[in-house]
Amino acid sequence: MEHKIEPLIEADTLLARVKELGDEISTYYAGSEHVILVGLLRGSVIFLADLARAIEQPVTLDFMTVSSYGSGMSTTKDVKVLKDLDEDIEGADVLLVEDIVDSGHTLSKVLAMLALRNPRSLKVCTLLDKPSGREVDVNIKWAGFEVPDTFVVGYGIDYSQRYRNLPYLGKVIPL
Ligand SMILES: O=P(O)(O)OC[C@H]1O[C@H](OP(=O)(O)OP(=O)(O)O)[C@H](O)[C@@H]1O
Ligand code: HPA
Repeated sequence: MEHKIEPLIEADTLLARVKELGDEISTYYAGSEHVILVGLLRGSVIFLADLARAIEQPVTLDFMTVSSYGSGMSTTKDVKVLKDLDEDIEGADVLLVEDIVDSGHTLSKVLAMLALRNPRSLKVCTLLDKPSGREVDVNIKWAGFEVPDTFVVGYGIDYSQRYRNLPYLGKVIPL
């Protein structure tokens, strides 16, 4: 599809908000023995890399690959696990780090799956929340920004695997 990208959130604004989230998360988990940041590949990688460095206490990192969007702009609702976590999360404080919560299908499936493994706690931090897209309810503890009903890209987030390395957040405008 022919399209162009228009800026939505500047790089500096993203980084300042990530720093704030890091401070809040550090306070919340003060005293925890084991915090695991679980990133959903591939979209969360850039956000997680910045967020992890904004958190004060030691954390471990683990990753999972699930996919629902294929190469298009609409969810299939069929969330497949393509790569599971490497570590056992039993007894740990798990923070699931997402780039965007749109329909909520990805997150709700992943949360249900991880809850069965008996973590001590299981919370969600997403950079972006798109409430207009929501089809299933999900409990989000920290959200960086609310975004409007538009397809967004950049800072890890793709359209057909493109634009992940934009340092800012943009929106896809069909031409
Ligand atoms: O709330 P939802 O409607 O389920 O959408 C959110 C999910 O969609 C995207 O993943 P995608 O399947 O495109 O994989 P990616 O992380 O590799 O970009 C995004 O990274 C979220 O994980
Ligand atoms: O707005 C979006 N952009 C990119 N990927 C997505 N996955 C769900 N919503 C989006």
